[in-house]
Amino acid sequence: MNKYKNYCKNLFTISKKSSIVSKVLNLKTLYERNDETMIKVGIIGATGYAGNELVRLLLGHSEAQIEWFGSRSYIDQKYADIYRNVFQLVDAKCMDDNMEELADRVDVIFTATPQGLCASLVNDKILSKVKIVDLSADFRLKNVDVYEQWYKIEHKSPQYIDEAVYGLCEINRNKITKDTRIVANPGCYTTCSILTIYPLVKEGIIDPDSIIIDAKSGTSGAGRGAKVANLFCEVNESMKAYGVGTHRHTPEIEEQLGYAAGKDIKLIFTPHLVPMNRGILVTSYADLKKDVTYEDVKAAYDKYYKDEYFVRVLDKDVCPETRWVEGSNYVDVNFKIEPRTNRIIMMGALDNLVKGAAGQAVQNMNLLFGLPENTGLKQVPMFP
Ligand SMILES: NC(=O)C1=CN([C@@H]2O[C@H](COP(=O)(O)OP(=O)(O)OC[C@H]3O[C@@H](n4cnc5c(N)ncnc54)[C@H](OP(=O)(O)O)[C@@H]3O)[C@@H](O)[C@H]2O)C=CC1
Ligand SMILES: CC(=O)N[C@@H](CCC(=O)OP(=O)(O)O)C(=O)O
Repeated sequence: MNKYKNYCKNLFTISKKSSIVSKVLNLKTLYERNDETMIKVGIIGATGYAGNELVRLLLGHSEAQIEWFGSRSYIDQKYADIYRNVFQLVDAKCMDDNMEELADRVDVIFTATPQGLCASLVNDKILSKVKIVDLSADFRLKNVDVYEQWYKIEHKSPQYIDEAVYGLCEINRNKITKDTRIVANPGCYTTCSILTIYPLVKEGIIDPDSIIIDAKSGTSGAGRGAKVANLFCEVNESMKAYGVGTHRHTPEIEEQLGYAAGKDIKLIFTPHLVPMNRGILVTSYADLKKDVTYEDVKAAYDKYYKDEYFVRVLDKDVCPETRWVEGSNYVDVNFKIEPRTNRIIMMGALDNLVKGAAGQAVQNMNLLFGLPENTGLKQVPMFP
């Protein structure tokens, strides 16, 4: 971490010349902090896309330092040789994904690994020492049968499902406390879909059983692992639906919107792969249950999101676009009433690797450790 500290020190020197930079990055605090007071972080799966995004965000976090860059395939290789975006910022080598050893060395473990891995590693001893923020789906669904049916794998730790908190901070923040041991970080499509639709279900404005979600994702959503379907020529200049009628995010969205509706619901969710690196765009449709005006619906969104730092309800008739949230933890949402069909169109956009994965995971870590929720997450979206 010495290079990282030098990096911070250099940034601090630069920042003295600019009070604005200093204020935004809070570098003075960063430089002066004693290591013992920092949150020590381990990342299992640091070499994946979500893992690398965690590294990027945590390097700019004033209260956390990464102790463990976990990997399966790159053990003993320098992390910065794999991801050169952190060249000269990270000196560390990748380490074996050993959760038992890691639990003795850190305060929080992020598991940015394939479905099933976190559930296969976690145990009572580990949970007595460390908090887990799992970016996979292992602890998102409360019914283990539903998990096994949609994921087609056996759940190895069903005993922890009940206590895991679904970490959609804007809705569940009161449940994410210093006593929480496992946070199930929501998925990218699900975060965008739920936040886009939630206020209108909660307020009884739409019929929740009529919801149809049409979602698009950039290819980083599929991870870094080599797959023919994700090769440049397979993805570029083309778009396709996939997982039609069978996508594993369907029950996750149904469960969470079902809590908002106060009953079980069924909906249609169709994801699409589009030729861009990052971004989720959700366009969803539902039947209106009552006569509403623009102002009524806007008031419903404002009721839930007016004070939310990361949810931006756009101005009338402005449609969310992935480019305006890229690299940030923001979710942009908006809606349009369609009086001819008595339906409403609800739209949302986020960056799948930030609010859809690593950013939300850091937001959850902030809540677990009693920090302001936006600590380390104030990045302005980048454009172009
Ligand atoms: N990509 C995205 O937009 C989002 C991803 N997620 C979730 O985050 C998790 C990671 O996704 P993503 O980063 O895209 O995936 P990647 O395929 O890019 O990365 C997977 C990571 O897991 C490690 N890994 C794979 N298999 C094993 C294993 N058997 N044991 C230990 N480590 C293993 C890999 O290590 P190595 O490379 O060293 O082999 C790699 O670091 C998934 O659960 C995904 O569903 C959630 C929201 C959005
Ligand atoms: C484009 C693409 O393949 N996206 C992935 C979803 C992203 C992801 O990793 O899933 P979670 O958000 O549940 O963790 C998929 O469809 O399975």
